[in-house]
Amino acid sequence: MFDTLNSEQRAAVMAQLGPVLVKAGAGSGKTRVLTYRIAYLIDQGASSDSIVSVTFTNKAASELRTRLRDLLGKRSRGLTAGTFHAICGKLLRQHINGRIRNYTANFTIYAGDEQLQLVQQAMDGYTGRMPHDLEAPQVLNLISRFKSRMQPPTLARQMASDPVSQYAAAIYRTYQRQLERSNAVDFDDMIVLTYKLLFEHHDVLDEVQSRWAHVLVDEYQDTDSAQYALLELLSRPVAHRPRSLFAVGDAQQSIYGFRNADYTIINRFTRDFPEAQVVELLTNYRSRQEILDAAYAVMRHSVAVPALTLKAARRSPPVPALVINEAADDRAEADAIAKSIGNLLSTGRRSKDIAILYRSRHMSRGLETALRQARIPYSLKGQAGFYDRRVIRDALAFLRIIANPSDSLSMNRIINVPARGIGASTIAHLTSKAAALELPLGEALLKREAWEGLSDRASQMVSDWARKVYRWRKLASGSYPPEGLLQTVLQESGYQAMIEKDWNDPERSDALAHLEELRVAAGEHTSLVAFLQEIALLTNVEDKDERDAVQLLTIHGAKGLEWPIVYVAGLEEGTLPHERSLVEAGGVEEERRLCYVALTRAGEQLYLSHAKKRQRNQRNPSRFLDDILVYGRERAKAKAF
Ligand SMILES: Nc1ncnc2c1ncn2[C@@H]1O[C@H](COP(=O)(O)OP(=O)(O)OP(=O)(O)O)[C@@H](O)[C@H]1O
Ligand SMILES: [Mg+2]
Repeated sequence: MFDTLNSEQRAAVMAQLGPVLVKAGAGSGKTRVLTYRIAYLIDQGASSDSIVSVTFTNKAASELRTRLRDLLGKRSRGLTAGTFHAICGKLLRQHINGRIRNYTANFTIYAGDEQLQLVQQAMDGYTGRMPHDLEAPQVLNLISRFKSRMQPPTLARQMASDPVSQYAAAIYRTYQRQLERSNAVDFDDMIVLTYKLLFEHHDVLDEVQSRWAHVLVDEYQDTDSAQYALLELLSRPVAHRPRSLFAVGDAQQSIYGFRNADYTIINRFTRDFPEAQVVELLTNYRSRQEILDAAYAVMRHSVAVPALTLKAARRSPPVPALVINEAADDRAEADAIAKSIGNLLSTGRRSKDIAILYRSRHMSRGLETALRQARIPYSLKGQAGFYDRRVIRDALAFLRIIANPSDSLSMNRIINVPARGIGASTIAHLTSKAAALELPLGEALLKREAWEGLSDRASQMVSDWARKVYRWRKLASGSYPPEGLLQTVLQESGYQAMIEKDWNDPERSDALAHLEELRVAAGEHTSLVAFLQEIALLTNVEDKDERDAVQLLTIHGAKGLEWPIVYVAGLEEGTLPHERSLVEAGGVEEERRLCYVALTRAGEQLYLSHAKKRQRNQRNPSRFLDDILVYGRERAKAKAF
């Protein structure tokens, strides 16, 4: 079984028990080495339930489980392979009862909005002086940073030296107390509390350590301090057994700095475990040389992380490795990509061998439309399609109640979004009145009879809302274009303002980009009904078969995966590198590594595309594209000499 490994890979797989670090560039077989290491341990007599392997994304975890099943068949039963959060969640539910404060096994996990609400409450209740201009999402980021460094509120408070950190530490204390009262944890807590559980309860630690004799971690470069502490604890030597920790990673692919991961963690491994065996892999089995050269061309300008050179093991097939395309705008780009994929499919390529990668999630919209028009099956795995996202569904609900007054579901969805004082009891009242009048909610609420029996305040709120809806419907019945209507509705409903308020949170600023993208889509239609109809068709793609479909993913989601043919869309300044990164310390460096990740997903062919206009903004080609072109010319010249 181990004959298919090269000598460095074999050295890593068969290394003596102890800490082992494999550091190597993309496609050099790190994940493969990790799976073979597991097979080797089992071969040497380890039982499968003594092995735990950790990855970062759900997708990577399921990929790892598949590889293990392929390699080991039945013997893979009993192995634990999952994300940090999945593994910690399981441990906590088993052991938290009565051990950590008042937590019980049925604790809830708070994420996103729920966290923001708690932070906001804590901020509202704060009586001291508050630093200027700080909003809940920023404060939450600071809290998350404390947690990723394993600082409890008291320590965070002691270490805080400036007013902002002092304030954040105070909010952190209240936020944490509120979580505990609600028997709830956030994602950071899952790691921190698991650590605490094991560190403070030796019975649990003993049990877990005696079960999991071997700990393996993939994508090690994206580990944060808390996760590292947990790995260190889990893998501690027991009795006569040395520390069995096996880590594989590539500093060039560290792309979770924004979540407090720190690639220097790779150096910490050999510092903390001086007895560690370190293996480097130099051969790449995924990509042909031209693709590796392009990836190197981008990484050689990296300041923080030195570029590694890799040699391709595979020979280049007689098709061009790199195709670069310039499109007039994002729509033309999507059409060009769909057309190019259509050509590939007509020559017999399978659609599952093709992936399209992009920097930001909203960019899938244009691509989805173009693929659908070209009748190319596609799938957005692990990610809701553009039209399934919450902001988009909200925005569409506004349009639907205008186009179709009978659409009660849509009316219910946004009647109180953003909050406009039409609460649940008012809605119940209106609904029963509507039933009595034999009218749909969206029509009944325009009638005075429906307001009878409401408090003055409530009927005021309803009449304000009804007046708006009426006005919008009037606009729509004229020849007002869908795009203008969308704009008006988002403004007048207060929805745009609600989203803008939170612009500095990365998730929320995604929401703004989504709304902008929806406006672009609306601009492609002259009638509201036609626009809504097209979307309905798009969201009802019967072809949900993922086995043979072009894969659409963000670059973050593509880490660790590979396809023979990869399209990277939007290689533009402001797109990749993302405009946010241009003003952040180390921002562009992280984008560079992200670009490296994108390029190294491809085996045979890489299509790089940029548009001169995106969401109606002028865009210049990405500096990374320049890096590739310049390096290509240098090499060509060198050859000519
Ligand atoms: N010795 C080998 N012989 C043949 N194929 C190999 C060998 N080693 C790795 N491969 C193949 O090369 C490809 C890349 O391997 P793998 O995904 O393990 O690399 P990786 O270092 O984990 O990449 P990434 O950094 O992108 O996560 C896979 O298709 C794998 O099966
Ligand atoms: Mg890998």
